[in-house]
Amino acid sequence: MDIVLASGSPRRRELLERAQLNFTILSVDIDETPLDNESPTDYIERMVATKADAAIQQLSDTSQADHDSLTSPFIILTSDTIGVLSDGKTVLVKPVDREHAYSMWQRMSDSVHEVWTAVQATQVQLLPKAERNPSEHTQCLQIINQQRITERTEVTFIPLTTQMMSNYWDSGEPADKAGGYGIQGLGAAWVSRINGSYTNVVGLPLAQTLALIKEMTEGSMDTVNPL
Ligand SMILES: Cc1cn([C@H]2C[C@H](O)[C@@H](COP(=O)(O)OP(=O)(O)OP(=O)(O)O)O2)c(=O)[nH]c1=O
Repeated sequence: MDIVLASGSPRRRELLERAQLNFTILSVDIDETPLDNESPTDYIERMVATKADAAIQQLSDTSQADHDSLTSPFIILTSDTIGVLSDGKTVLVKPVDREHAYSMWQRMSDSVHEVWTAVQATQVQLLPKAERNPSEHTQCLQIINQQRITERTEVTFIPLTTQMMSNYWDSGEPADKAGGYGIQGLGAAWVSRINGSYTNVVGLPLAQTLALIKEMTEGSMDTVNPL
């Protein structure tokens, strides 16, 4: 079954490539600003659902030829990664600037936070051409199944100094990452231990995502995890 990874994250693409899956990429751009007092669960579930809706809208708006390049039904994968402080309420997203990064890192220093990644698989099918209403773009695609998982990993940071924070921000690595760090990059130096999935921290819990796809495709993905 065809898979569309609706994500602009190079990490997610690289992780899915490791599973030797064939998939296409679709970049979706949504407003990821948390709502006032929005819980981590509500935020992350809203993000993956909104990204899926945006992907369906984009696929519906494209030309007929784009539809024909995908075999119906197909799966749209969306994902979102956040940090959550030990209060269980504070959501850590991508830093808007240096000061925002510092404010997150000061609360993550010498303590444990969690990284949550939600993955939503939305199975859609193309409506028969006779039933499509081009003016109602979302009616080109019909959702036939939707499943979501949220994986959590505990991450322990070492004590951070202002100099460490300044050097890390200047590296440029923090800017596009939840919590302002990349465990797969320079940020690894700040992590003393993790408890849970490593790929989940990077941005896609790979084993769990492959199991989700396999469950949705009813075993037709027997080779999905060749290892
Ligand atoms: C904690 C952590 C996050 N990240 C990244 C994964 C995600 O790409 C990013 C969190 O932002 P997201 O909004 O989840 O993802 P994105 O904006 O990069 O891509 P898209 O919304 O199009 O799917 O942080 C790392 O690369 N390493 C890490 O250690």
